[in-house]
Formats: sequence, structure tokens, C-alpha cells
Amino acid sequence: MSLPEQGAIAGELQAALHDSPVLLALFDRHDRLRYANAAFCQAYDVAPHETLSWSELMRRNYQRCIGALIYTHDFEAWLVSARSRRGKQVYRAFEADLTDGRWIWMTEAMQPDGSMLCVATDMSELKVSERELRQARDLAQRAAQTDPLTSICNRSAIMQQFARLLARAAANGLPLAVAIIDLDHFKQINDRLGHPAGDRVIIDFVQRIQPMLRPHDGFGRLGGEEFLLLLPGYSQSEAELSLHAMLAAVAASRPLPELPGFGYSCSAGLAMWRAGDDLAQLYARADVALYQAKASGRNTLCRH
Ligand SMILES: Nc1nc2c(ncn2[C@@H]2O[C@H](COP(=O)(O)OP(=O)(O)OP(=O)(O)O)[C@@H](O)[C@H]2O)c(=O)[nH]1
Repeated sequence: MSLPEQGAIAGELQAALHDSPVLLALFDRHDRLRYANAAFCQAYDVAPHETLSWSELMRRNYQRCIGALIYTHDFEAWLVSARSRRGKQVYRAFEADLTDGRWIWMTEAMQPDGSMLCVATDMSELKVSERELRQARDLAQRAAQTDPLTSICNRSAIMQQFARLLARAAANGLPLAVAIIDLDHFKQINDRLGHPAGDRVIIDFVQRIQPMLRPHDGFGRLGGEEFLLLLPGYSQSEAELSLHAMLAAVAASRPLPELPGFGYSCSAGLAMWRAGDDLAQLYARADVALYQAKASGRNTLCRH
């Protein structure tokens, strides 16, 4: 095929995609909207050439009750949970309701440059029973991957993500920073203030860290007051800078309005992937670094 023919077909394809009833959108590696076709703009009430981030788009639509139906009374908690899943797999498909009554089947395909192609088709015609079955399966799948207290990944989900990122680092040689973060003297917090207040501190910790993450970072609760952070692509100094900022944000937090003077801190152990490392070796180094951070007085970062 000659170049002019190819150019003509590309033009026709572009026009067809733009006017297609299928919803199409492309988000860049910072999760900012780069392109949306007419159907997507109509469904999500996006003006032509608007370049909102996905979080901004969802927040705006939630406030105005347009776009995707979001079943929550606490949008920020919903956003933390949704962002902890978004962009973490090469390909993901799920069902969503639109506020105009339509049901869509949304697919998200990650591109090699970190951007995400979203394609959604209208499936309102499908029988309700089939839909209920699929919804039940989706909910069960999500529950199996989610920590119920904080709504971020649970141990099993974050360890799966760890294995995927490690395989990618081994395949392409790009850096991978791994940090274990543990809240300091958490037993004392529980003993002094009670378990429910301890729970609120754990939730506050997640809410401090989550906004500081990039879309493709991994963050999950390993158990208790221990968390795993996966920072692909970061050099050691970038990871250290980022972790120092997180430790500072946590130390500055005052999570209990009834005790305005109460603050808390956390310690972090950082390890960088080295060629030949398996998951257990890399994890063990981060764990040793965490131990050193605790031994050297807490509220600090150590690397091993
Ligand atoms: N509130 C609350 N507490 C929890 C939860 N999971 C674990 N814990 C408590 O977390 C505490 C962890 O205590 P330790 O492992 O001794 O650690 P620590 O007191 O933070 O001490 P360092 O890590 O050495 O700074 C225990 O008292 C657990 O009962 C939870 O979901 N909610």
C-alpha cells in the first residue's frame, strides 16, 4: 500500500473512531486525558480539548452526578481505592454504570510508554441476570484483592504486583525501588488511645501516602501496621527523596481531631533491585533496612 493510501486510511480511521458509539479515551503516563472521542466526551461531560487528570474528572463528575455512577458516600476514600487498582495491570476489563442509565464494559490497556487506552462499549442490552452474576464476581474479585480497613491492595495483591514489577525490571533492566514502611510504636498508640483510634491512624497513613504516588507505583498493606511500596523506574536518590517526603508528610499529620496535639511517625527500609535478585532476596534487604531504621531511632529511612 502506498504512503498516500495509508495516510487516507489513517484519516478515515481517525474520523470513524471519533464518531464511533464506542467510548474511547487516552490518558498519558501521568493519568491526564490526552484524547477523548465524541461518545466519551458526551458520557463523561468532557469539553473538547479538556486535559483533566483522571482523578479530577472523577471528582468533578461525582460532584455533579454525571459520567460513571460512583457508589460511595466518601469520594476521597473511593478514589484512594480506585487509584490503587488503576493502571496496575497491562490489561483490565470491568463493568460500570453511567448516570444516564447505560451500562458499559470498560477496558483499560496500558501502553509501553505508561499511557492508558480506555475503550468502553454499551452493554445495556444484556440481560439483568447476567449482569448481576458478573457484578457479584467482580465484587468478589475486588474483595479478594483489597484490604478492608484501608481499601488499598492487601498482602496477596501487592505481592503479585511485586512479582510482576520484578519480572519487568529483570526483563528491561530498569530500576525498581522497594520499600517496607512500618508505623512506629503502634502498639503504644493502640494501648493509649484504643484500637478504633489505631485504625484511624492506619487509615490516615494511607491517605497521606496515596496522593504522593505516581499512577504506576504499587502500595499495599502487608498486615498490621506494615506496608509495601513499589517504585518502578526510580533511581535510589529519587526513591530516597520521595520516601523522605512521605515520612515528613506522615510526621506532620494530626489524624485525630479530638487530640489535636497527637502525631505519629513511620520508619522505612529501602532496597534497590539488583540484577539476579529474586523476590525473596530483594524483600529481605528491604526488611533488614527497616530493622536498621527502627534500631536507629525510628521516623527515618535506611537503605540496604
Ligand atoms: N488498631 C489496629 N491495630 C493493629 C492492627 N493490626 C495490628 N495492630 C497492632 O499493631 C501493633 C504492632 O505492634 P508491634 O509489632 O509491637 O510494633 P510497634 O509497637 O509499632 O513497634 P515498632 O514497630 O518497633 O515501632 C500490635 O499491637 C497489633 O495489635 C489493626 O488493623 N488495627
